[in-house]
Amino acid sequence: MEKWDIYDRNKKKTGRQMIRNDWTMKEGDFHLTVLGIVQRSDGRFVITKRVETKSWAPGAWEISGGGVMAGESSKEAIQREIKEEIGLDVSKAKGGLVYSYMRENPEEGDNYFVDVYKFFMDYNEKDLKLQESETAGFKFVNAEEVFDLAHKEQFLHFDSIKRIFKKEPQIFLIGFMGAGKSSVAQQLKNFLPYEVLEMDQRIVEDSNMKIADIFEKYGEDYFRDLETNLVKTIESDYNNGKQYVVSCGGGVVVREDNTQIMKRCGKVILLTASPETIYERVKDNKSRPILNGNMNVEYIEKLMQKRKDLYESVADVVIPTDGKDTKTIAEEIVMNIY
Ligand SMILES: Nc1ncnc2c1ncn2[C@@H]1O[C@H](COP(=O)(O)OP(=O)(O)O)[C@@H](O)[C@H]1O
Ligand SMILES: O=C(O)C1=C[C@@H](OP(=O)(O)O)[C@@H](O)[C@H](O)C1
Ligand SMILES: [Mg+2]
Repeated sequence: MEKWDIYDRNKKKTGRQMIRNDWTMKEGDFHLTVLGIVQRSDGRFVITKRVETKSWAPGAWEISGGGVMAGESSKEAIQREIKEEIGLDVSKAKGGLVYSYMRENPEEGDNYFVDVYKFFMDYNEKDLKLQESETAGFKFVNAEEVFDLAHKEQFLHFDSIKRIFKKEPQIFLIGFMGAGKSSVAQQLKNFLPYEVLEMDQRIVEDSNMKIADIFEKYGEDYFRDLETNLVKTIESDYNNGKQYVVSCGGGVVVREDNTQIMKRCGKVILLTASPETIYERVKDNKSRPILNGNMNVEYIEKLMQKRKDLYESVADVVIPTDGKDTKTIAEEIVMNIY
């Protein structure tokens, strides 16, 4: 008999278990369910149709998912469900948890959390293996087609999961030098199907000069012009269908031209850290000309104060990074972009 772990209101395991689908749950007890889609690079993903013999919602369209078994993690459960229901192996796919929601239905004795996943992987019809006893069919759809089905009330859980059908926005990581923009952008590669565009690196490649040399030879204004040109290129690439995770230079916000473009073509994520943390992260690095001769907590704090309002006014999401590793920060970003 399949068992499920019972969780408390804070999503912590109580140590107790229940029998699957036993809808006599007590107030404050929850079980955990997972749902997920596997999106291809053309924006399409597979949905399946429930067989007509199901007692609940026969013939409705749905995405893969089900109950997390006792002892299993949420991630293991969604990988298993997707494998069982549509035959895809997402263990190496990009993507992951997008968000989680909670429902309490005391009159039905059924309280639960749902972890909602989005994976990115290319596949086609011949990669699918459907569970014949459960599914009456499948189709590849895009977000718009799901909205149509939902409108006709033929799609399950739509209101709770519609966030994952949204297109991923262009992402701009901003923040002070050493906030972790470059490192977190590399982590985000595991979660999102986009290329990372490292502004500093791109400027170095295009001009064939190191950042410090550009500052020394041509001055800061010239460097800022190069940044503005690049931000414009990023916008036109975006309008031509190319999406990036952009790791910005720390000073990109000082030009209003830049911030206006960023706001109009993407989601701006501000990474913050205390001056002490920043100092610890950058003190041995000589590649940041702005800090040459100013490598101390006081200077960092002063410049940070000066830029604070600029950073905050352009940010859609603010993520403090002190004491967090880059993977945790990347996961937090993913949960905030849809
Ligand atoms: N969350 C973090 N925890 C610990 N060290 C970090 C973190 N984020 C970045 N670092 C380290 O701090 C330094 C600066 O990070 P980087 O990603 O280059 O920042 P930025 O691009 O914002 O200037 C690097 O040595 C990096 O490994
Ligand atoms: O804050 C700034 O003015 C700068 C930050 C740097 O990028 P990082 O924030 O990646 O260090 C780099 O663009 C340049 O040295 C100027
Ligand atoms: Mg950087």
